[in-house]
Amino acid sequence: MKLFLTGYMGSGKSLIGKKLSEKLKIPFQDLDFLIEKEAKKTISQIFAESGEIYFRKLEREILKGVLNSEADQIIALGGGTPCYYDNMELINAFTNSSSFYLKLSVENLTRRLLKEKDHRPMISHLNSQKELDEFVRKHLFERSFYYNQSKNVIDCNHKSPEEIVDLILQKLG
Ligand SMILES: Nc1ncnc2c1ncn2[C@@H]1O[C@H](COP(=O)(O)OP(=O)(O)OP(=O)(O)O)[C@@H](O)[C@H]1O
Ligand SMILES: O=C(O)C1=C[C@@H](O)[C@@H](O)[C@H](O)C1
Ligand SMILES: [Mg+2]
Repeated sequence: MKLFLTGYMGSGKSLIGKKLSEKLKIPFQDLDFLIEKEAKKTISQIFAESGEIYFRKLEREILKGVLNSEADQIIALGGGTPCYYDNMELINAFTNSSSFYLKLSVENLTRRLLKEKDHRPMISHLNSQKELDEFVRKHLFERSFYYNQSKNVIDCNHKSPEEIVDLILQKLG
């Protein structure tokens, strides 16, 4: 059994994944953490030293490694993972699995991201709320096509982490 969490940067994949893991007693993996462990560098360092194309290739290799393991896992994907190569097809083709898109409005995402954008290289150069808002609006529009291929969509607006975990548990039945 593998449960994949998808969604934009700041949507709560890492936080919700950890909480869901505690509830279900299924080990948690964060793809971003696995990438950093493999590269022995932070994601910001990988982007700065090797560029985004290299990062996306590495991200795909680490995803394939996760998909090749038989272990039960809850996996927080990177914000961009579903949007490159045929990653989302690979994710959805995995048997005995489900995927959850943690959906948030642009307004709620930017409010969160403004406070913690520095370790997120895709947005670290955006300095004002207005710049961030413009970027996220367009980027989320482009990416929604991929996120919406998740098997479940969870509306995370104005919900506590506990409420979101409960919604996921309800979907799992
Ligand atoms: N439901 C929620 N209510 C309030 N704050 C939340 C909620 N979910 C997540 N957060 C907070 O929002 C921030 C972003 O969450 P998190 O790091 O889990 O996002 P992410 O989807 O893993 O982002 P990334 O794709 O960049 O890794 C964190 O500070 C987290 O504590
Ligand atoms: O949305 C994205 O493209 C990213 C999200 C993060 O999870 C990291 O995977 C990285 O910062 C890129
Ligand atoms: Mg995360």
